[in-house]
Amino acid sequence: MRLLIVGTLEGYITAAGKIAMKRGAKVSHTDSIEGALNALRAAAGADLVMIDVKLDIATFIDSLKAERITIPVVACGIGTDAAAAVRAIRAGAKEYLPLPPNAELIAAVLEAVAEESHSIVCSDPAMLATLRLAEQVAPSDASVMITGESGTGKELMARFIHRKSRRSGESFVAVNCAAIPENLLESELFGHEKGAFTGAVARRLGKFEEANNGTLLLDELSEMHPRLQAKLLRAIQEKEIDRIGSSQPVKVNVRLIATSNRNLEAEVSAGNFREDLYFRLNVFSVAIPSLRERPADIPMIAEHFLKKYAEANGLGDKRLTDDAMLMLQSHHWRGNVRELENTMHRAVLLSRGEEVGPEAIMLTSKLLAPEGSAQASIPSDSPVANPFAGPAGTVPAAATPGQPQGTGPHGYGQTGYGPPKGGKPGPYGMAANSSAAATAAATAAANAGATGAGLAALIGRTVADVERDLILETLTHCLGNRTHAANILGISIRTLRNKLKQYGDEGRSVPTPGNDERATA
Ligand SMILES: Nc1ncnc2c1ncn2[C@@H]1O[C@H](COP(=O)(O)OP(=O)(O)OP(=O)(O)O)[C@@H](O)[C@H]1O
Repeated sequence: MRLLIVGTLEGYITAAGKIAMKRGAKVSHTDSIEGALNALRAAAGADLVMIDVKLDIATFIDSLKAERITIPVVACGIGTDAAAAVRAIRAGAKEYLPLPPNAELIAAVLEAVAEESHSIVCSDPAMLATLRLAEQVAPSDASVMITGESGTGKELMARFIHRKSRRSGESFVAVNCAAIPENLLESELFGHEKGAFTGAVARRLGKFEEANNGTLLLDELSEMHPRLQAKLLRAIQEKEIDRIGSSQPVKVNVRLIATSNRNLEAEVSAGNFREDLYFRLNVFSVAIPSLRERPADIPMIAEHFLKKYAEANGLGDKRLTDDAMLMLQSHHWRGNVRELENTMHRAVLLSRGEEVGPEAIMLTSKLLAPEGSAQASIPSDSPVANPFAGPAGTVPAAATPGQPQGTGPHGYGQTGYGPPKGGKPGPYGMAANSSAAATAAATAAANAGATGAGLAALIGRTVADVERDLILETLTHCLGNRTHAANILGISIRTLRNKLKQYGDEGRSVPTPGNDERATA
């Protein structure tokens, strides 16, 4: 959680900042509205703005809207000045916090913002039962293993467990074991001393120390090299870590959550994963059902992303037609929630008016169709036809799928799970109406016919072969930019990196990362 304080807060900046920092927030400060806008423009990053009520909040919020920066704003002023509070709320502030700052109030606001950006939207009994189990497990310090297919919400679930735990006031730190090369992962996890290796110009603390007293998520743990598995096991058993280049162990108190989309038991049997580490981490296991196994979640999640991306793109209210909803419900969601999220993002950008109909629903299978297929019917000025087009086709960075920036003004007070505030399961039965069924069937038939010729050319090739060509071609098309390529392919950046690593290991030539990604690729 990153908090940006704007103004002097009547001299209470230090007190407010300290309270927020104690709750795990990273706090930055600027005196003026222009300073705040500059910081947000420069992607300095913030999840919440706390602004002095004496500043021109209306101008600030108007500027945010004009520049499509979506971030909740909370006003602060001395005492319970009702007139100032009303002015601030009318100007668009989410809340009014009286000064001097009250620790509980600030904590509640921070918690609400954190929940809002990582809330689990669901109504299906299968997912509700999983959440109940996670909530039961959360208060203990036991390690948790979260399993589920790619994009089912494993990281969201880890954050949920942290929020519901006794450590919720402390840091939640996530490390993606698959995205970091093995030689860097050790230093990322355990830190290093100055001079420990070439390039270690200063001491750096690792994620274990960063998460001290809090929760450490080891995402995609199955990808960890056996040598590091041994070091991790020692850290868990001894509750201490050794920074690289140091002979002084450091005590750490960390609750571990691990995720894997591979079958770890099978990895243990195959000798790829240490059995002792598996049992250490798998004290509790939470298995997230795939979207296919919880169809009742589809309408609610679809509406959630529709609202989110309409807001993020400043496009006003949008509403899914029954036909469009039926189409979503009939689709086989291979890419799970992430695929549904990307589909809704595209739908928001493609739809012209308030209604989002079937013509705006570009399912991934359709997007991957070869030339001459239904894909060719996408208007040439549409953002999907050319995702990197100029202003009209620009997908703002703030709204990149999988990397939401800001939290969108949904209002506080949303619970960790269950319907979002004001949300309700949509009235979209499979037998909604015959015209909807006919539209969906016609669309499916059109797609099948249109892609027939292209598909014939693929016969005789293996799925892995075609997949590799598709991935490498898309990456070349995106000038090596992993983020754009993953978005177009409808897969996570992590999955893309794993695939690219595999192709590299097989001796294939893999396009180098785009300029903006070199640091992280
Ligand atoms: N129930 C849900 N409600 C709202 N958003 C969700 C839900 N489940 C998943 N998402 C969204 O889907 C995307 C994927 O979620 P997440 O990263 O938690 O999945 P994952 O299983 O960890 O993915 P991977 O297997 O790639 O690591 C995120 O943008 C997340 O916010």
